[in-house]
Amino acid sequence: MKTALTIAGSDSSGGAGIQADLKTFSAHGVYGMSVIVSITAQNTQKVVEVEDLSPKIIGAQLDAVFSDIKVDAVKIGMVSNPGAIGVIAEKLIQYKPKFVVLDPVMVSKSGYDLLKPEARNSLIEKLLPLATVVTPNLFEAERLINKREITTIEGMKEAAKQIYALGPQAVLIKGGHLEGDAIDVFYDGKQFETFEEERIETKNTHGTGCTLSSAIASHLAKGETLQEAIEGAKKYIQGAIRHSLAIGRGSGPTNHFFQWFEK
Ligand SMILES: Nc1ncnc2c1ncn2[C@@H]1O[C@H](COP(=O)(O)OP(=O)(O)OP(=O)(O)O)[C@@H](O)[C@H]1O
Ligand SMILES: Cc1ncc(CO)c(N)n1
Repeated sequence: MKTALTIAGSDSSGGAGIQADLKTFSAHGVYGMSVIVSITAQNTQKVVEVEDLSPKIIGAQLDAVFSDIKVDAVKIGMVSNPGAIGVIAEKLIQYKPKFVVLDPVMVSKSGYDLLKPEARNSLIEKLLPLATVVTPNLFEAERLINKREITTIEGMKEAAKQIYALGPQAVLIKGGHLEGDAIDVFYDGKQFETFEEERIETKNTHGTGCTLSSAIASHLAKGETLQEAIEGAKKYIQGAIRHSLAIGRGSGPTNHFFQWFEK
């Protein structure tokens, strides 16, 4: 069985973060593992509190996994602070996993800062160059390159080029927050590609970004090319949103196991 490791934050409500990642790996038939960076007390309405784990225990989790198990792909989500980012970068340089999908999580849908503002530069300097692909949403793309208001596909393409120049092997800017269809723009230094699905009208989109990036990691773990992996992941998130769950009073989670209910 292929394996994937998520390095991210825990979401107590189960729809985003580590929990979404492990569900996504399982839904793809990939064996999931987790390194917890931070614990959030969170539900579908808000993030109540966040407690970061120490760089020491983050490093120890990474050593425990990599010293024993072959990791076919890594997904990075909420990394929270410069100390955490430092040890994650150091261990990835040491263990050299083949694929690293970096979701540069910054702010929750409910508006809470999941990446401390002072950690933005560490993320750019230390993690972006290690990424096989980085998957910012529009807001995160703007923050990575200090650009204001990306509102068009052309704007997304320009931003993808600028983010590519920061060192990742490829960039996928997610257009989930634009009007109209859900169009994501890919750039790998050679060519642009767009991945498009029809927009689904629902408020239940908690954890869509986490789910997409761990689906990409799952497909990469199984040996697909990056473009194939993104295509497969985009179809998966579409299904998971189409069957999303009205759980909780706020923005409910996607349905990671929608394929079980589709027949
Ligand atoms: N209503 C929707 N209908 C269809 N696809 C959507 C919808 N909303 C988002 N998507 C798709 O879901 C994926 C995640 O995009 P989104 O922009 O929501 O990520 P995000 O903001 O990082 O999510 P998160 O809240 O988890 O951080 C993208 O492929 C996007 O195009
Ligand atoms: C722990 C965690 N990671 C990522 C997200 C994405 O917004 C979230 N809400 N919570």
